[in-house]
Amino acid sequence: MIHTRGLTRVFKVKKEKVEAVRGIDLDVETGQLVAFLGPNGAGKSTTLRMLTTLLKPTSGTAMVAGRDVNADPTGVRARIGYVGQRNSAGEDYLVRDELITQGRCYGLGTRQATARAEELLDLLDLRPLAKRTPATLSGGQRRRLDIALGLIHRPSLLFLDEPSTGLDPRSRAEIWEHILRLRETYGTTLFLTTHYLEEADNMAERVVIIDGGAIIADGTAAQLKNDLAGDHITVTTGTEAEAETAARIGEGTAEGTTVRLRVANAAATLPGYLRSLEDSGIKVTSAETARPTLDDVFLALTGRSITDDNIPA
Ligand SMILES: Nc1ncnc2c1ncn2[C@@H]1O[C@H](COP(=O)(O)OP(=O)(O)OP(=O)(O)O)[C@@H](O)[C@H]1O
Repeated sequence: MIHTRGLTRVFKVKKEKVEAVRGIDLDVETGQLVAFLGPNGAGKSTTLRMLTTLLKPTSGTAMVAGRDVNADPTGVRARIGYVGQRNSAGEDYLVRDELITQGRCYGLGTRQATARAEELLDLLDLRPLAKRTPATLSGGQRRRLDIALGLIHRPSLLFLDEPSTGLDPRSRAEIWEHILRLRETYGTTLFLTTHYLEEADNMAERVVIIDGGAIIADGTAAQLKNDLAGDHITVTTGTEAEAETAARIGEGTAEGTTVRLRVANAAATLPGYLRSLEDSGIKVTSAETARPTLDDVFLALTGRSITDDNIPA
């Protein structure tokens, strides 16, 4: 569904070159749900804009929904949907009319556009709002309308740029419910960017991490966490001196009386580690294990937290 080779975009700012995307090779198969993650300025939007034909690549190739973004951008656009960060509905039409009008813009006949609008009103739970104008909708309702608009021409591939950003937790959960329902109903391939690592972790079957314009990790969240981050053990000791010895024994780090270790399997490692500490006369006051997060993956790869310079909480 998406196949890129050496996809590159360089911006010229005055006399300087900004290499926003550096030779990306990416293959996304039909029906996949891919989360595209990276810190601010990593190159997510630039990649998305090239894949959706909004921006020309400097070099490299991209086949999207079976069409070449360079040779046939119109063909790509007819086959994909794009839900950007800004609202795509005007303010004046009623929700149902906006759907029908945009369907007509894609070349659907009135009857087809109306039938499709009715279908999407149900799929995105917009029916109770059909006679309202977009200006009167809440953030979450508006985002649902944007997704419906992105689907009006039955694209087989939908790009979503930060679909849940700026929404309260309940609306975020609702948007995800709809995204998953959409996939179940139509088998749509979904490629989305998000700042919310836990959403990518829980919802996407594949996570692609970009940093400095290059893909640095690609796999299921579980694979990435197992292969790159490992589990954590945190132990608290009675004194700082004990913590330092405990850190040495476990090849971890000590901070005050807290000792942190990174291990492949915390549940299996912890009992033996605690025994070694006891044998060395170290008093442990608490011990806990934790599974890694996608941020731990990013940290392991780059030495930085993905959220260091990111916005939302
Ligand atoms: N039109 C432009 N002119 C010059 N530089 C640009 C332009 N668009 C993007 N860049 C630069 O390219 C790099 C990648 O930007 P991009 O917007 O793709 O990142 P991003 O991962 O989407 O970040 P964010 O999460 O903040 O949206 C950044 O260094 C950015 O400053």
